[in-house]
Amino acid sequence: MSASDILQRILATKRTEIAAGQRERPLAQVEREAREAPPTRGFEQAIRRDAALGAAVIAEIKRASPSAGTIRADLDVAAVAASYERNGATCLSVLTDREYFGGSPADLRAARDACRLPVLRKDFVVDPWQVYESRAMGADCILLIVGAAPAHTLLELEHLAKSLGMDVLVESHDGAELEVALQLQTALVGINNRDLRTFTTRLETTVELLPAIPTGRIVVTESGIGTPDQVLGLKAQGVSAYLVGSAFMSAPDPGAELSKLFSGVRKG
Ligand SMILES: O=C(O)c1ccccc1NCC(=O)[C@H](O)[C@H](O)COP(=O)(O)O
Repeated sequence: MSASDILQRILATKRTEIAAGQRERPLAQVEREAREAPPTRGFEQAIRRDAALGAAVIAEIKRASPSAGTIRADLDVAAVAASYERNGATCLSVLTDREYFGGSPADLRAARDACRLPVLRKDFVVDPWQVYESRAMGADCILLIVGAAPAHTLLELEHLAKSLGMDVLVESHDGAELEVALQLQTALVGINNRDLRTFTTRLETTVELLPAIPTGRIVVTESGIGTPDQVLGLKAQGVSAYLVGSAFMSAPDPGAELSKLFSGVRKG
């Protein structure tokens, strides 16, 4: 799949999915389901705690991605979630997009039911209906991608997510997007190292943007992290929160891979 227009293609698909979802479950229904969902588990709080101990790890569950194709066809979501928890994950990130990542809301529910970790719904959230839907499926945090929606929409979605008890991870890819990200209240500021035009990852993207992020925000470096040396290098630059997917999901034992990658930067 060509990388040049991937985000626009995904967003076009989302608009169709949202319209279909709204026909099936009108806003009033999904809002009621969101308010009846089990309480959230404190995503940001868990990140703060583990970052202070050396490294907060958001361990991702996904079958495929546009850049990698199929990563793990025979995925046992519950087993991986439980293994991540045993091996010290701080939180989970679960892809719920079906078309491009092979995920589903059922994956999020299965992962959350299999452990006690807070769970990020990793999807392309651009509409209030999806925020209610996220909480209804059990999400503790949603991802808001700066390139996916205008600032005023991101602020509205953040406000709604917070009102439902969820945390927000806001994601940017460059300095201009970071300026928009910092208009949000959330402390969780993701820097995605993957260039969506070329699919290449540069960990320097995180390092270059670090000085522009005010104290009090927590930088989450995302994408392309795959070796203990890379983790040590980012840690030395002051990064304490990491979102890792492919390196874990493509390993024979994802939980063991987490342990291997992060043992050098964790206390105790
Ligand atoms: O990964 C992709 O190909 C991709 C394409 C278009 C939009 C988003 C995409 N990835 C989502 C992510 O941000 C990653 O799943 C996440 O950061 C983990 O990255 P990695 O550890 O490199 O799998």
